[in-house]
Amino acid sequence: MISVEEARNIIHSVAVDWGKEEVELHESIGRVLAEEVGADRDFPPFDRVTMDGVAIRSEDYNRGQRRFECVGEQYAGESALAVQEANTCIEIMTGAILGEGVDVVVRYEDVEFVEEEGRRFAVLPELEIPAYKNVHLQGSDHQKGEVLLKEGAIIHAGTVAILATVGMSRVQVKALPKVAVISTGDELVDVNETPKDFQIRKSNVGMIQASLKALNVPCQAFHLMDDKEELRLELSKILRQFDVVLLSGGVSKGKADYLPEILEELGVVKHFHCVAQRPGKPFWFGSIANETVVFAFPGNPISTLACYRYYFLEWMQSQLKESKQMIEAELTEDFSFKPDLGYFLQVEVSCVDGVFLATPKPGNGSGDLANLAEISGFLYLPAGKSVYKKRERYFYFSL
Ligand SMILES: Nc1nc2c(c(=O)[nH]1)N[C@H]1C(S)=C(S)[C@@H](COP(=O)(O)OP(=O)(O)OC[C@H]3O[C@@H](n4cnc5c(N)ncnc54)[C@H](O)[C@@H]3O)O[C@H]1N2
Ligand code: MOO
Ligand SMILES: [Mg+2]
Repeated sequence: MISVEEARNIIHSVAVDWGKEEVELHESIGRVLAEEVGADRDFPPFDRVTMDGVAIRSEDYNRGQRRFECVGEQYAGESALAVQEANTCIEIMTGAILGEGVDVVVRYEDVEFVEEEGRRFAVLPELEIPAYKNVHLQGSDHQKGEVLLKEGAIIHAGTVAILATVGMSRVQVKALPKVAVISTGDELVDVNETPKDFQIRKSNVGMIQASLKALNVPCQAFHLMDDKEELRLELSKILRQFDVVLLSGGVSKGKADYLPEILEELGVVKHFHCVAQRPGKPFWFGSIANETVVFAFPGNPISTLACYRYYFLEWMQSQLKESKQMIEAELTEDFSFKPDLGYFLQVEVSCVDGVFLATPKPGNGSGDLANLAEISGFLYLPAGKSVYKKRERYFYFSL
């Protein structure tokens, strides 16, 4: 049986390209930019005033002038006022273009005003007034044409501000895979049905769908019975329509666990079946060329979730962008696990003094789904030891 690390490497060696698509700017958050974005103008595009106050010529001030006649007002959004006369000033607001002729702004807090014969004067104290004080000079951040965002950047709220500033109401992003999420099993009924004594409601598909929805990944849910004919017929259609097929259940040793056999029959090449891990040992993975990728997760809810999070999500994200930094968390207590298997420990993680602390919440096996209420994610404990000590750090995968 292969190790967790081998399984991960095999999965990550399957490279796919889902292409690009254009989306509305306000819907681009979380997506991966598929084009380089340059400055359409200088940044800032004009000499931008950064403090409300009065704009003067530093030349006048440095000659000893302290009293300036106010000859105008300049608000943000107005074209530049020209200041022609020496020893005059304009009142100017943050965000306005600096008037022509003036070169520094003195904050209102440092100015006294006097009125004489209907004329208004700004009286300034002794100050250090370097040229362009309180002015954000045109092009001082970036010049027109410079690259602001590289292809492959993840679009976050700040990136959206940059894209908006350069006038991009639509953005090219990496396309996401079309995903089919399929539960299998005769014992499963819909969420809004009342199960008989020997039935349960399906939870795996909703769990995965919700997670994919949060990531904007388009997905469609299906349910298939443990019936070879139905599986053959429906899966052959689904495999042609989707980029990724996520299955849960039907991959272990039971007499109704038909998936491994049927998937191979339908031309899905098996890359592995069973991984030295808990939970999720019977995990099956395969693909049709580099086009349709199939993750068949063991049906127990914690197994499905751990495999979905650790294998599928990590793989999907690595197809879209350069590898991201993995997060480590520190065990808050010793944890012992005897079998020589990789272990996805359910944990609740909190951040204390900048350190992620992981408290084990192992629950009662991979079918104890109510334990999910206690956890924030999985801590991956690699095989090869039986006691994982307090303060040791391991990779953490949040839900
Ligand atoms: N003889 C052996 N039996 C089992 C082994 C083994 O190695 N030898 N492995 C066990 C392990 S570990 C797991 S995990 C399960 C995996 O089983 P399957 O993938 O075949 O899944 P099922 O048999 O269909 O279901 C298992 C369990 O999970 C529940 N389930 C399934 N789908 C859903 C769903 N969508 N929502 C909620 N719950 C679901 C199902 O009712 C079963 O209780 O096999 C062990 N057996
Ligand atoms: O290892 Mo199985 O995944 O449920 O317990
Ligand atoms: Mg089974």
